[in-house]
Amino acid sequence: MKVYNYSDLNKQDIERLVQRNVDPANEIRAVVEEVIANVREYGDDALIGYAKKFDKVDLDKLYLDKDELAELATTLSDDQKSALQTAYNNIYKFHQTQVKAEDRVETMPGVSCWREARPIEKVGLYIPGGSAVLPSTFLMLGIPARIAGCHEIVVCSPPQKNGKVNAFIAYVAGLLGVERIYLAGGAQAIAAMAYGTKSISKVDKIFGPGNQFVTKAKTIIQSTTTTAIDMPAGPSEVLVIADETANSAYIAADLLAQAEHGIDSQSILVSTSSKILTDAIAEVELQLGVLPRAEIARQAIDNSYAVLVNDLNEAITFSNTYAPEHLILATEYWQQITGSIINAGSVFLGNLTPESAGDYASGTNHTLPTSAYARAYSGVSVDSFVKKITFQHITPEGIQNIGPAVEILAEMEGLHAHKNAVSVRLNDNQ
Ligand SMILES: NC(=O)c1ccc[n+]([C@@H]2O[C@H](COP(=O)([O-])OP(=O)(O)OC[C@H]3O[C@@H](n4cnc5c(N)ncnc54)[C@H](O)[C@@H]3O)[C@@H](O)[C@H]2O)c1
Ligand SMILES: N[C@H](CO)Cc1c[nH]c[nH+]1
Ligand SMILES: [Zn+2]
Repeated sequence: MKVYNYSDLNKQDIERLVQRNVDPANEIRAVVEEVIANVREYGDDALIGYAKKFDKVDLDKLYLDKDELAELATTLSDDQKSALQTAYNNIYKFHQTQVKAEDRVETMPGVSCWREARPIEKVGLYIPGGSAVLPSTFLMLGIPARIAGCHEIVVCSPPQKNGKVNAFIAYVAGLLGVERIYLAGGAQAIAAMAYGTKSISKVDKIFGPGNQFVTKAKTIIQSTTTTAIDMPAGPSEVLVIADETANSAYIAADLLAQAEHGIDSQSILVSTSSKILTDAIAEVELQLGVLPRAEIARQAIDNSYAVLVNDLNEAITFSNTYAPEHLILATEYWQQITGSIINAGSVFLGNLTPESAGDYASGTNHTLPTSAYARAYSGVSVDSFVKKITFQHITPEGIQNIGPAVEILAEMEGLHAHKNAVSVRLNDNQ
């Protein structure tokens, strides 16, 4: 892992360091555009072709129904069911708190305004299944969709080698009351949910993380169709801020936890202590030796780096520029710095809060903005699955109060029909 000294870095160096997942020659875009065009033209046939090409599976049918899912789910042990249930309960509990009616406000006597939430009717959930199958992502997307009350939930996940989804995904479908899973992965699944095919309904909004093909497809369909997306949620990232109170073995474990997601994951260490930094890098090498996914993690670690800073303020400044998906504050002094965090998807406080807890079961959502999008986007929540509609009501007293100002404002803009819509009411309600 390469080490930089923050004091030696100029603005351009930092800009270069925080850049990730760029597609300079538009290679990913070219592949994804072709996939999208084929799904638009050939629908289900294209999905079956891509399952063969990318997932190496011959599909005779594009989905698994309720009975097939229930049958697959019978193989789980009691411990596995109980762990999924714990995750379900905690995620549900945390997301349920996000449902709150908003206050009605009387902006002037007789003029009332308020907002009400309505579920997005048709949503599409993408559950990754390439390098690892992620039932936890199904919980993270399905629970807020259910709490919001979305009417139709379309679920796509890449087919596994046996032409099915794995048993854990099937079990989560039962927990969420999802009766069908479409066997489609990658950009083709995103295109199918954005345009619709014979089997798969077009949805209003697509949710879920994925690799660079999935993320690129989401950003393309967002600007070319009427289907919205949650956010660009691509390859996983973690940035660990550590001082002399941190534990180097814990830091290494956290860096590797994200590195094992994929070769394009990033695990960044920013430390005020050169001892902790050196020890943590040595620990990464030790722990890598016993990881089953060591090959993947090794490549991700080689694409990552560490930065030695002078103090925690410099560490936070770098982190805010990087805008990590996950930020771990590996310091006993975390309470002194949380207020300075401006850009991050989700934050893990102190030495005993591993990111894995949030990835699976603390209750917060793990579908989070990557690639610096945490500067502007939030992670998935119940809010992501609703629209907030504004309402206003004006009484006879209210029209007298607000009318004259609106008439003048309409005149200022030269929009006389606007002014008249108020004037006719003022005249009738003197
Ligand atoms: N940001 C988040 O919130 C978050 C959460 C969980 C996972 N993740 C990330 O999700 C990603 C999951 O990636 P994954 O690959 O394991 O699964 P995936 O389901 O995203 O992608 C698998 C699909 O990619 C397509 N594909 C593979 N190679 C291709 C190629 N050469 N050309 C075109 N399409 C191709 C295939 O159709 C395959 O079905 C990881 O990078 C992980 O870090 C992010
Ligand atoms: N770290 C991922 C989000 O970037 C979420 C996840 C799922 N399973 C394990 N981890
Ligand atoms: Zn993870």
